[in-house]
Amino acid sequence: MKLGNLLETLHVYTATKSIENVQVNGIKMDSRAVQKNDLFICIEGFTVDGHDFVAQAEEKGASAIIAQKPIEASIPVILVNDSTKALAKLSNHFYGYPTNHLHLVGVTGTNGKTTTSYLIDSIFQEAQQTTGLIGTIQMKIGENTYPVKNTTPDSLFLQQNFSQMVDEGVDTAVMEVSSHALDLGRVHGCDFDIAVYTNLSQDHLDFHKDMDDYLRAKSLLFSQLGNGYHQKPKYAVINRDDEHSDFLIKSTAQEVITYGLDDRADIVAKNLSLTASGTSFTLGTPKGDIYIESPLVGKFSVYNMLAAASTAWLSGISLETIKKSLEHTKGVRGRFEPVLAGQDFGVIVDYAHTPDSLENVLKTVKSFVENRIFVVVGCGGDRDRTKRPLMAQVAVKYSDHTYLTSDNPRSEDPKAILEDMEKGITGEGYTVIVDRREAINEAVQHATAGDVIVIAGKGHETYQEINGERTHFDDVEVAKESIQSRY
Ligand SMILES: CC(=O)N[C@H]1[C@@H](OP(=O)(O)OP(=O)(O)OC[C@H]2O[C@@H](n3ccc(=O)[nH]c3=O)[C@H](O)[C@@H]2O)O[C@H](CO)[C@@H](O)[C@@H]1O[C@H](C)C(=O)N[C@@H](C)C(=O)N[C@H](CCC(=O)O)C(=O)O
Ligand SMILES: Nc1ncnc2c1ncn2[C@@H]1O[C@H](COP(=O)(O)OP(=O)(O)OP(=O)(O)O)[C@@H](O)[C@H]1O
Ligand SMILES: N[C@H](CCC[C@H](N)C(=O)O)C(=O)O
Ligand SMILES: [Mg+2]
Repeated sequence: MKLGNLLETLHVYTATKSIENVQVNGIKMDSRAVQKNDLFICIEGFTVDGHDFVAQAEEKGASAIIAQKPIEASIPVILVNDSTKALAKLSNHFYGYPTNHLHLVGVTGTNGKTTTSYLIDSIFQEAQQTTGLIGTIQMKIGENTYPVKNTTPDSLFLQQNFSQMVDEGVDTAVMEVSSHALDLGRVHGCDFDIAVYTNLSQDHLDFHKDMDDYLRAKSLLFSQLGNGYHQKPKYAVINRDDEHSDFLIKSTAQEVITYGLDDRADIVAKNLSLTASGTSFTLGTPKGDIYIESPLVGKFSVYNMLAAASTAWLSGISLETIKKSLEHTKGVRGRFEPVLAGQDFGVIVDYAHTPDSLENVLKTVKSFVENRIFVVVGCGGDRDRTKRPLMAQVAVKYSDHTYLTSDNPRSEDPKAILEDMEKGITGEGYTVIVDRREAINEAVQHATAGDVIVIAGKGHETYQEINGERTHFDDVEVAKESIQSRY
């Protein structure tokens, strides 16, 4: 593509040199990845400033640079007001506006995004569609999976991969939309057809100023939905039982469909029954009801199923197909995942890493446990410090014994994180064991018939990051080894 054609999508810019006949073979935001005739876009990051890598981009053969402040270069430099916005616009234009050709579903909220996205993906697959998915665990395009660095990657990655999805015949793409992504413009230009809200509770207060700022970031998915009116309808799917639902309903110009546990909502779960082996309820919609028996455990899972069912229903998928998918789901890796190694007590690995998710999971276990509850939990380093005492408090409140241990301490001192956690606890009922393997082992050695051990915080993760270094660590694997050492 010619640079001149690509720049048609921007209205305000100045070029330091003639751009006539400048060729753009690709777009890069990382100088290390630049190849001949790529356009390099300088982004001011949290760690370094992309404007400092122009020389490397040039050396590697970039044909032009997009910058938001003056820089020296022998190739054309296009000065824009905001290079992050330019990245989103140019990527979209370069890849031919791929989300216009996909049925795109975005899921936001503090907890339940990954689970809900997987449920949505499964229902669309059950409806014989080819699907794409982008989220915390991985990216999927049809049958293939790819690793991702962020829950919601940057706009260049997104547009490039949406384009790949279009090429591979994907009908529906579902993605998690984090508050970071909304705040940092990673989803600018994504033409969502359905925006889903799960819930809001404390997390990420290292990044967002306060809870109001966090809610404002989440609301961007709804205020940006549609960006005007389209022939094809756009919908916001909102949890009616969440205290912020009114705010989010008012944030969008599009039609809102609510879900919840009572008649205030449009899509409801009636006659709910929760057991240790699953849930059953009647899914009520404005166009009829259907009875569902799912292996997913806990009231929070019903909310995730309602969000997924509402999305599918709005997309024209039959209630029978929705039922079939929800009844056959295997659940999601690291979300309330049972560890089965022949033991006579329960072990559950779960990704709860916020006070609210931990409370939901522990309340659920408490409702069916026959004997005691043990919790193994830690908190991540370089992340919201204020959630540490709250998570410890929740763990001790719902358990018979808590093992406070390390999650991913990252650059922080593991002991200092545990001290922060301990500040939330008055009294006893817990032990501090810095080494996660030892903590899991301790819990396993103490468990007897009918007990349940909840190993929280790391879910699907297959690494532990200590002192900035990642080593292999998998809670399920470690728990199995501990159990096997007992028998
Ligand atoms: C705080 C934050 O969001 N950081 C994101 C940000 O990194 P950064 O600002 O540090 O980037 P940087 O290293 O300063 O680089 C700036 C620019 O210089 C470029 N560069 C850099 C080095 C070089 O040699 N040459 C070069 O050109 C980089 O490619 C980049 O364009 O931009 C990167 C590229 O898009 C992201 O991968 C990175 O996410 C990091 C890994 C991260 O941990 N983010 C977390 C906080 C996050 O975003 N989490 C949310 C949700 C979590 C949840 O829901 O619970 C998520 O969506 O993942
Ligand atoms: N609807 C829900 N409400 C509250 N807690 C939930 C809900 N769904 C799942 N959880 C809990 O939150 C944990 C994380 O779930 P999930 O990975 O689906 O959320 P997420 O929003 O994608 O999280 P992240 O922001 O880390 O990507 C689960 O392991 C479970 O403990
Ligand atoms: N997406 C979340 C995941 C936290 C998972 C937990 N294991 C941790 O490392 O803190 C975050 O980056 O804050
Ligand atoms: Mg997630």
